[in-house]
Amino acid sequence: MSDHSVRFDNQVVLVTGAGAGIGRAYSLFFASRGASVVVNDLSPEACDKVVKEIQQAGGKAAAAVGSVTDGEGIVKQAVEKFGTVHVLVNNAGVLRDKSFKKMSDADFDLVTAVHLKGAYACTKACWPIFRGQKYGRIINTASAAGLYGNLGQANYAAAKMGLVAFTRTLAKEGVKYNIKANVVAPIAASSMTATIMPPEMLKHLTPDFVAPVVGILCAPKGPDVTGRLFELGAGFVSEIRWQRAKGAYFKPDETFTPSAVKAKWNQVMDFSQGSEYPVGMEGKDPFALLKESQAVKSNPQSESEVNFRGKTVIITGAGAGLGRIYALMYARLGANVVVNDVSKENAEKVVEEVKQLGAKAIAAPFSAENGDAIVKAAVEAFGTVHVLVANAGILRDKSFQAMTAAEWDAVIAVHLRGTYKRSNHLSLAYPQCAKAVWPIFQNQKYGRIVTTASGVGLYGNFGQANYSTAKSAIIGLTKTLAIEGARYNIKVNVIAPSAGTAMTKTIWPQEMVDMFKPDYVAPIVGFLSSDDCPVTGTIYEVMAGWAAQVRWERTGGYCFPNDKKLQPEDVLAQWKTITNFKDGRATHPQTAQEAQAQMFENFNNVAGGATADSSSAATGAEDSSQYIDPEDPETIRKAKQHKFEPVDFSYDDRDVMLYNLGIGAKASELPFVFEGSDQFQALPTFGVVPQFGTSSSLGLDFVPNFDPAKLLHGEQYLKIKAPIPTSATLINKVKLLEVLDKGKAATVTMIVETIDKATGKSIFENQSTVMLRGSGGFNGKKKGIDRGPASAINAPPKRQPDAVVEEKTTEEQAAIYRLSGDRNPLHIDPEFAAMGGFKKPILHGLCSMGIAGKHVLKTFGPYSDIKVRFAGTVVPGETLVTEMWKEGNKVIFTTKVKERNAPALAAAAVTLIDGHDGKAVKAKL
Ligand SMILES: CCCCCCC[C@@H](O)CC(=O)SCCNC(=O)CCNC(=O)[C@H](O)C(C)(C)COP(=O)(O)OP(=O)(O)OC[C@H]1O[C@@H](n2cnc3c(N)ncnc32)[C@H](O)[C@@H]1OP(=O)(O)O
Repeated sequence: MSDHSVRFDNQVVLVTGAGAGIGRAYSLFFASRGASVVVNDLSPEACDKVVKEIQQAGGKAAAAVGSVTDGEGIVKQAVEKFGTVHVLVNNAGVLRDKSFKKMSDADFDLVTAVHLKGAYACTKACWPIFRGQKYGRIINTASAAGLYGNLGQANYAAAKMGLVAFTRTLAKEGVKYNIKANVVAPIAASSMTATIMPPEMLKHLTPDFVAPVVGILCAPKGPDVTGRLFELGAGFVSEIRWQRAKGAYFKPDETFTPSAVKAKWNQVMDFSQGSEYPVGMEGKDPFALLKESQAVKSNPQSESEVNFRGKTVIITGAGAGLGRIYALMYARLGANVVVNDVSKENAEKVVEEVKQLGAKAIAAPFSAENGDAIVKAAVEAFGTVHVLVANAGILRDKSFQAMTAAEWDAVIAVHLRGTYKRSNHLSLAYPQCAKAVWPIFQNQKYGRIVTTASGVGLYGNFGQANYSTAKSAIIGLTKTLAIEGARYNIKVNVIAPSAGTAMTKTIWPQEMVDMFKPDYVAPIVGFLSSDDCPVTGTIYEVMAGWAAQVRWERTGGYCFPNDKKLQPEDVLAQWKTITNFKDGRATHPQTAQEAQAQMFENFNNVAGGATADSSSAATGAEDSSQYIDPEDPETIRKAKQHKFEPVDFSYDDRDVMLYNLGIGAKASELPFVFEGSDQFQALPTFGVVPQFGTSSSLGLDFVPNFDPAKLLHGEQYLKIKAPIPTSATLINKVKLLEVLDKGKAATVTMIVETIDKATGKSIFENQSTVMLRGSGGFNGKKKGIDRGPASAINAPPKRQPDAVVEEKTTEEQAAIYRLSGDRNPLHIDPEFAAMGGFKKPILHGLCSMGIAGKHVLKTFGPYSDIKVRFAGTVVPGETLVTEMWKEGNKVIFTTKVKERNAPALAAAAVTLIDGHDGKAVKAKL
């Protein structure tokens, strides 16, 4: 489309976290469509860069430097610059990935502070302006990690899911004032992926596929949608919503037990008997539900009784309401019950009731914040814990306009962090009790957790911005815990209950409080926390004797070409398809991998006949990073078996010459630098080039504390199986070989087989090991397998070397070498190198290997394989000295840096090809 009907003239758009990546893309997009853009970032330099970029392109922009948690400060700057704000894009985010076991309070708090409190604070500051001018558009940013949970991202998943219900509440409260709020869950290339994925892969995931969609959601002439959620990336755009099963009804009497739930569980789960798509709390009439369940004739019990004999159960907030009824239910079923409540009196009262039922119980009268104390009391009394029911909660309902920061914090803190006391307003969210039982559950390889969300957390609700956000966040947290707990037989599920309690008393009439007894919820919790529980990471709405599973439903979406710049007008034109749930193409993704598969498939959706280069590699790469848990031999085993899609790599004589120059070929060495030479050839180590994008595309963020700046190439093995063509199209097949825990560092090894597409013949095999500094200590396997020559120690003999070659690298060595495909900023960008702990950018390991390999070639002739360990870093400009020892058909060598007498390559050797020697090579040059 050529007419640009989507315009933002005279509008002010505030984008948070806009100094780079997706935020920058939003800013450029809005500016290109006439908006005055306020670029927020923590870094003044990053802000200025984007502002200048916009201004140089003729657009209007200004910086608003500051943390998003100071929303007022940022919005004040925006208003000072441009008078008002019309559109707020809450985009700022941070990551602190850790397994739940190792996650610190600080990791959790920081992530929830930036995402939740940040979005809250900026929205809160814009809200009166939007209301005043009767116009406002808000975009919040969720993520697949939040919608489906993700390994190592309990904090991020909670925060991201929290924003879904936050948006829905804002949408409801904004209707009267023409304020629309929507939420997107995008996947796009970021500065982090840039360091481990080759650029040709990143282009498939450019944020330019996200910005136009956000654009039309905010456009004055955009579709009339609010409170909606969109999942998108790589040109695939879809809408996603909650789908609720018809569910099962249980007669609300004393026969409504966990055993009755077991007998009818299939009905609770079943979507084939019809389903609903609620968008608000008004969707279900509780009185009608109760009527239906009362009409049920009887509750058949399962053949084997669900019981808790010998089990210890902690219930938080059990001094009254739902928690108390849970306590009594567990008591009847034989459990030892730990009654937590802030009120000592209430806790002790319930303990007495439990004891009267013949069960053992103790009171744990602490704030739910004090998870350690609660769990300690449980262990002291009963030896261990098997079940945690996280139930404590409070309400502080207020319209968003009137809500104070303290009210926001208090509700989020109690539900997520489990605390009444936290004074630091940034310390928002942390599930203390789950955290405290987690190591026990892992050690005993058994645990059940039932967390408590709410319909409000699913659908949002007027006057409950804080509560809905907290409850929604619990869903993201639960799903992540379910994923992390899977291999320890820890099952974690979440219920969204409604019942008459002291809490609902503040908002329900007494008649309702009396009718909707907590007893009509408890048996579901009982079944979900039992040995018999067949599910994990699932969600149920429960009330009045009715229970129904809730899951995601996603439209078939629209696939825009992956090789064409997406325009908002294109998105508008396909809006009906994007949002069509009824065309028979809707899916029900349950994991981030499933959800993202459709986006990665879209890499191949090309309009302009472009080659499928590396497209499918990305599919594999992302895929793998999602499901490998380095602490878990099982996920590593599965990942090793995972078949990644093969990736094409085409090159010609220009690439060969550029590579040869990158490893120091001289202008006088015509066979290496002149395609017209009748001896024109690639230096043998060129064999690492075609596969590089493939092996380095394997996402590494599954490794704990992964930091791209701390990645170093550790070892490389290359087998050359056939003469190297000077131009060809090759196919690379990658596999993960090994993840090792080296104490401080982790190592990851992958193998790539490279095949000539024309002949089908295997040409190269590469085995690459990367060292991830600071990522070790995760209790993983320490020693690697014997990979033959690929892992040989190759210690040099004691005698003097048989030959020595010295070569000074140039200051530009890395700058040239990187053009052969490894654009890791570590080798060119001083700032990035500094993050990795280096004074200057360092030389590529493969460049040093190429130079040393050239020394061996020139001295002893061609070889069929080469293996090196990168033993120390090299700075461009330093002199490399290669010492060589011929041992039979092997040449063992080491390479050191002359100026510092420091090792560069060790444990290195080649296998010479029979009948050749270096003389022939020398004669050619
Ligand atoms: C193509 C595929 C994708 C590749 C992507 C690559 C992207 C590139 O852009 C990145 C680069 O090119 S980085 C530049 C090249 N590499 C380097 O400069 C690394 C130099 N080496 C070092 O600094 C240290 O040896 C260092 C830091 C690596 C290790 O030093 P220490 O921590 O002192 O190690 P040490 O205590 O001696 O040993 C601990 C355990 O680790 C093993 N180990 C040591 N060096 C290794 C290495 N280089 N590779 C693999 N394993 C290594 C040791 O054997 C030891 O294990 P164990 O405890 O089992 O004995």
